Amino acid sequence: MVKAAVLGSGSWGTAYAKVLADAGSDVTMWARRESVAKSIDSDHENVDYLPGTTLPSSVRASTDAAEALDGARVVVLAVPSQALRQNLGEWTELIGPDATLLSLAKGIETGTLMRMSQVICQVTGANPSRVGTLSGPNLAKEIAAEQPTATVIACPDSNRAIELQKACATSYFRPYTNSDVIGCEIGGACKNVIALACGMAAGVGFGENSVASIITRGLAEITRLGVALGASPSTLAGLAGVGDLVATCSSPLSRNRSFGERLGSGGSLESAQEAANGQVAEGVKSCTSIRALAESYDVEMPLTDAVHRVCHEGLSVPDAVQSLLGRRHKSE
Ligand SMILES: NC(=O)c1ccc[n+]([C@@H]2O[C@H](COP(=O)([O-])OP(=O)(O)OC[C@H]3O[C@@H](n4cnc5c(N)ncnc54)[C@H](O)[C@@H]3O)[C@@H](O)[C@H]2O)c1
Ligand SMILES: O=P(O)(O)OC[C@H](O)CO
Repeated sequence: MVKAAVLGSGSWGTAYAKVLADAGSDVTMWARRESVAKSIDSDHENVDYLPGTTLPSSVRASTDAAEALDGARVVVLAVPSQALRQNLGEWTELIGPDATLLSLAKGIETGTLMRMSQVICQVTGANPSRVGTLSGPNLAKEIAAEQPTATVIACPDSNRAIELQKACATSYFRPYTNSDVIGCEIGGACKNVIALACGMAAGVGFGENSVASIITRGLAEITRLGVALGASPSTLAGLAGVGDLVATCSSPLSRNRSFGERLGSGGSLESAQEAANGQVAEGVKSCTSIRALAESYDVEMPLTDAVHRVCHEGLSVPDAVQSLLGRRHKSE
């Protein structure tokens, strides 16, 4: 039985802790707030982030990271991207020297423009072979309801990838291994921005043609960036690319798509943030870092640029649409 620590008790950390426990792993979660840890530990439910899901009684929780990390062979990092560096600084000393670190976050750090695995290696000093990422069409609520899905676990060390795969494989959750960490991380971070764009289109009142066009052209720009950074195009054509992009861009459960929809229907950034109710829509910050990353590699990402300008430069959604459609005509 693998001993796992899940650091972060939001909706995905909680749903993934259930998956690990259902797969037979021994799981302790870390929560920032006492009330959340208590609700998981005593009532087997995360009332704040995943209400209505009964967690296996084997899932324990604490606000003490040392308790969660004690003896953990697998350390799952489930806090939002922009909070990872600061938290990791506090956890590094408590992480076992040979533990495998698995990132669940889908974002690019602002300022440094680093992917999460790079942040993890830099802060903890871990060799990249110990660091993996999990990404795919994985809406937490559907997984908590045990609806079947697949995912990708990417790690440069294939033995560790297989260990991580075994630790979370259940009758409803099917993990595939991969060695392309860059592709999985770029797919996961960038699709949130494209989901914001799809939400904006839906919020304005556009239908499926518009959304399908954004998904498809979104995939083209994600693939351009991924390949420039060294990713394999086949990763972006797989679960961590197309799979996640389609799920996130199409589902009303996606916080990014919903956020975009609020902006598209005329809401302000502040009102959309308020409606998100403390839940993270990673694309809102990552659109800026992804845009800067793309610029530094001379990669064109017009949709990402438009989302950044709507979110952070006051461009209206109708004006963003006009500027996208007014671009020079070219071949596909
Ligand atoms: N929810 C999903 O369906 C889903 C699926 C796949 C991946 N993800 C990714 O997983 C990551 C976590 O998302 P989530 O859905 O669990 O988020 P969430 O908004 O549901 O919860 C965020 C959690 O992080 C904690 N948190 C927020 N700021 C923090 C800080 N500064 N320090 C420590 N903890 C902090 C919150 O208290 C909460 O426990 C994100 O990168 C997201 O993109 C989410
Ligand atoms: O709710 P979102 O928009 O953060 O998306 C959730 C997951 O990343 C889907 O795989």
